[in-house]
Amino acid sequence: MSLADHVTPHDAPSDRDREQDRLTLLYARLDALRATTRERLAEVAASPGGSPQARTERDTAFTEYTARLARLEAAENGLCFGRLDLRSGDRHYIGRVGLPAEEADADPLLMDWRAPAARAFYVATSAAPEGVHRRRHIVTKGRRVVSLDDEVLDGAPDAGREHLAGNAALLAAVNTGRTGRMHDIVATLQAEQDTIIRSDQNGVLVVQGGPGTGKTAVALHRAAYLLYHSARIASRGVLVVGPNATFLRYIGQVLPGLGETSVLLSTVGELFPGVVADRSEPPAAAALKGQPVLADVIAAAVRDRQAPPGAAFDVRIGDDVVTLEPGFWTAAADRARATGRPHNKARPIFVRLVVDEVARQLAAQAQGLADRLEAETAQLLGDVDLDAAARGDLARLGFEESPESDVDPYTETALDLRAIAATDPGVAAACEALWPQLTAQRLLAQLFGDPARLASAADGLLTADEQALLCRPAGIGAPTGWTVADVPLLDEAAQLLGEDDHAAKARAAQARDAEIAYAQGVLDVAAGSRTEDKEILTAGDLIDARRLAERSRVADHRTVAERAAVDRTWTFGHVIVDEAQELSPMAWRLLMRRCPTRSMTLVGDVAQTSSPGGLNAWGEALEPFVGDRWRLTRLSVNYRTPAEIMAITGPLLATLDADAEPPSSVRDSGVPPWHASAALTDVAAHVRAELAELGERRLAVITPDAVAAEVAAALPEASAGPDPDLTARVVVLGVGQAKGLEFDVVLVVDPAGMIDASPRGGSDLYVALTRATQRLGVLHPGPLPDVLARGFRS
Ligand SMILES: Nc1ncnc2c1ncn2[C@@H]1O[C@H](COP(=O)(O)OP(=O)(O)OP(=O)(O)O)[C@@H](O)[C@H]1O
Repeated sequence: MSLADHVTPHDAPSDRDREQDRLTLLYARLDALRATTRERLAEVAASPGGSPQARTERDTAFTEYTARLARLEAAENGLCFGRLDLRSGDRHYIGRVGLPAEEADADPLLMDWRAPAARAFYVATSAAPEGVHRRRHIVTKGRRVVSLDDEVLDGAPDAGREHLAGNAALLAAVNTGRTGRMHDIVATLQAEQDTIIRSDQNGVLVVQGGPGTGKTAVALHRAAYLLYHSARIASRGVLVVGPNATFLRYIGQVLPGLGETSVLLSTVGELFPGVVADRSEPPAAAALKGQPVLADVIAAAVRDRQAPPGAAFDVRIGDDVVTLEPGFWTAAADRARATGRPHNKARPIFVRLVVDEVARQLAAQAQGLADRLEAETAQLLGDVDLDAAARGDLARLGFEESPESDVDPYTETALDLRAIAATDPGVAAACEALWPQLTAQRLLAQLFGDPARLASAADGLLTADEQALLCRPAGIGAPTGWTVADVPLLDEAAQLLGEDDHAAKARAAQARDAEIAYAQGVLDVAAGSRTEDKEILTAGDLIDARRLAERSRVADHRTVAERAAVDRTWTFGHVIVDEAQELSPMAWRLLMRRCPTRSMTLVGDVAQTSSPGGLNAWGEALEPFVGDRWRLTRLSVNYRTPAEIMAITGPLLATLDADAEPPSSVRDSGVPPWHASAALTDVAAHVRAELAELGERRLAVITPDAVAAEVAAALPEASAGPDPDLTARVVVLGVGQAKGLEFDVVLVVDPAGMIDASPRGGSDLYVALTRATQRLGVLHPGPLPDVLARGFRS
């Protein structure tokens, strides 16, 4: 179906001409606003800033103008896509951004799709017209109007489809050939989707929906909506978590296309800055690492590093040895832990207690020595009064007796001894051995690399077999690096360890002092060049060194997303999780830490769960964090998969979730799915036959993960591998990579192999079968699995 098919009788040339005039006006206004914003941005960038307050204002203005310009630039394609004629006689044009009129008190020329008054464009129906007389979809190409599609809502409802807004525009959108990149759907959002997008930002909102119901699209539009409406969310940014890097690339242009830059797209594996989780591991190990008991194991592992009971330790200071008994270490560790601080931040308390104790023992040793010497001397000299003798000697030499010192020699000695102990390498080594400064990486590497440490931390928590799954003994040839399932564990550890930022703060203060000293040097040079003419002012007359240093400091113009990406402790204004059913309990713990306000949108489909640690029910994941305080919404219409394809998945879906309601497809394609018996070596021939019929459309071959490379090897024209180019005409994917993606034509290879490959193999097959927007073929080396054979017969 081409766009021309949607020109309705209302699309008379004169009507279109009028809309073209309006569109030309809107683009002129857009160009003018862009020019003004660019000028303002240049002015702000060039302004010196001055006082700290002026500098903050300059940085805020810079961020503001940059964001505004991004929005205006992004609005180029599809600037205006709709018009609402209200029964009141008012008329609104709806578009990707709001465009104010030139006159301050005039109505806006274009209303942002997120504005409250634009809502009727998406939700008004004949049954509930919301004051709308006519809804017009304006289809454009570049800056040209291509066609108009009108619905008159106070007429008779269109039987059966009255709930779908802008039928023709919607069908044109869902039938369009796919490009390998997801596009926004602002022009054709449907009422059930719009309601979710606009729903309250507070609390956890779960969006459950079958394949192709627009969960991803809705989640991304909700991010854009919340950023538009909430300054709090805009200032902290939105985190969007997706299942893999291929998927993130697929959705990557939707939010920039909507003009939003305060969004960080990430997989869970990328959420620990500095760690690249590129190691693979057996599914059983990954599943175990996802279990909440690992949080207890890690907590025990941290505690094991805090002066383990029974430790007696000799601290060597120069020639002296101080023995610290087990009781002391236990008491010191208890006192440090009682502060409630994380390990590295409690460490200074522990160290201070050790230093005090060492100094006390040294003082006691010195005192003991002095007492012993005095006693021995007294024994040698009998009753001689040494003090009186000394006073007599001094008087004979002509010295006056000195007054009594008011310094307590004992305290002075103790302070000296403290200083000695605090800087002594032996004391430092003892503290490092019994309460080491730890990074998350070091803690976990030592835990998993040492069976004895693991056995101690996992005592009573994990079986010996489970411990063996986690163990990765160190040594030559041993695996190094981190897996995706390690990342939530690293985060858990980092949380318990904390970061002792004393050193970093001291370095920052030093750097600040150095900047001020440098600025003072600059001012001194300026003062040195002062002429005899006292009327001529130099820099030093106008500004002091501190202000000059502050002025010279380079402004941080990174976006919220850029700052959040490198900061593990960043907390986001809102978190969106796509394919949320895949996350393990440990991954949920990590995400909850990133969002203490619990303003979250979780979208997914429990029937599509394929990860071994993934979800069976939403409550299971959320209960530990929010109890039953979460809202569930559902999406019910499948915009991707034609009815003919969904029909064959019915029996399979029933085996995955007996209660699942299959989503109803928004359209038929007229092409029934087919299946053929074919060895892996025959796949290439089938692909070429399909390509001959395809025209410009895109095809994906989806296989069990284990055979993707073999199938790809026979198709040199296909893009494949860990990082496939989704815009290529043919792509070969293992089923694990196909989650969330879609293609015009899909060939599913070896469905029985997919089912058998993992305990969640049925879900994997369901994902593979529901990726096509037009045509589906199934190639099976052996017999067709019964659950699919029944689907084809239905
Ligand atoms: N209102 C709409 N107008 C036009 N296209 C739509 C609309 N809603 C969804 N779509 C399209 O339907 C397709 C499926 O959407 P999306 O990928 O968001 O679904 P999903 O529920 O996340 O699917 P899955 O769970 O199978 O990955 C996309 O191409 C999307 O653009």
